[in-house]
Amino acid sequence: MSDILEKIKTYKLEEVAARKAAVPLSEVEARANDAPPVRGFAENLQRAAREGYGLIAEIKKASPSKGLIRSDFDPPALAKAYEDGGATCLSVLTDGPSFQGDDSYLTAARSAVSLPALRKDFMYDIYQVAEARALHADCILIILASVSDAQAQELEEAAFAWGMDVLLEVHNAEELERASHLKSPLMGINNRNLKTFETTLDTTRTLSKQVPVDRTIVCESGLNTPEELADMARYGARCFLIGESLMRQEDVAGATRELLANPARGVR
Ligand SMILES: O=C(O)c1ccccc1NCC(=O)[C@H](O)[C@H](O)COP(=O)(O)O
Repeated sequence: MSDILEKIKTYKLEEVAARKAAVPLSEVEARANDAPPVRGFAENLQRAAREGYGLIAEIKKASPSKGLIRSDFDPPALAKAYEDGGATCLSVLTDGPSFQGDDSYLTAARSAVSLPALRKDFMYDIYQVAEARALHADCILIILASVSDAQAQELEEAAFAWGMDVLLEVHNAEELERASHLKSPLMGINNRNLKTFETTLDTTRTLSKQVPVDRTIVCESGLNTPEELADMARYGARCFLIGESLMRQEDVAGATRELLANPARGVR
């Protein structure tokens, strides 16, 4: 596991233990049962990718690699801008220490739009999965680099039991092989090397060839231009998770619209 994932895992397990002590699982489950119905995250992405591109647009204030990305940070307004620009789904960082995220950003952003939303956080415990639904999430992230196979299966089953979708995230061939034993159709290939923080689209170029044909590739991180999206489409990726390059725009809706304007034809 990379240093950053080790560091995040250490504080996240402490955070989860503190949350469990403060709010019992039964109470989180009661809140999750009262949450509005799930919006189909995977279904929306797959539909959008048939016509053009599926875009998971990320609400991301800061990151370990870049520090503060956007100071003028209003999650509901950003969610609306993404929706106006044609995004398919939202991703909202809820991790505080590394991303300056907050649970409330997820609920507020999702309630401002009709898009499904991913709780973007580092998941280790089914308590966090119930929490995600209680915060109105429609999808959770499982990072194969930071969990065992048994943990990944447990988290995936818990998400499905709540009616949520799961975005599996891999960085290399070994993680991709492990992820292909799970059930989720959404296979995220993260272009960011978590040891160096460098991004290279070569990661998607290489790993896309090994993704089973019944899975939907989601190309994640380091994407900036329509040309890059068209390049990735040639490798079978028609769904994208994009944060920083859109968060740095003054006109977020316009930039999102421009990125999605002329989708290339794909190979899958
Ligand atoms: O963004 C980081 O610096 C980072 C560092 C350590 C772990 C995860 C990290 N990012 C999470 C993500 O997956 C990205 O936020 C997401 O793919 C969007 O990437 P980008 O478009 O490059 O902001």
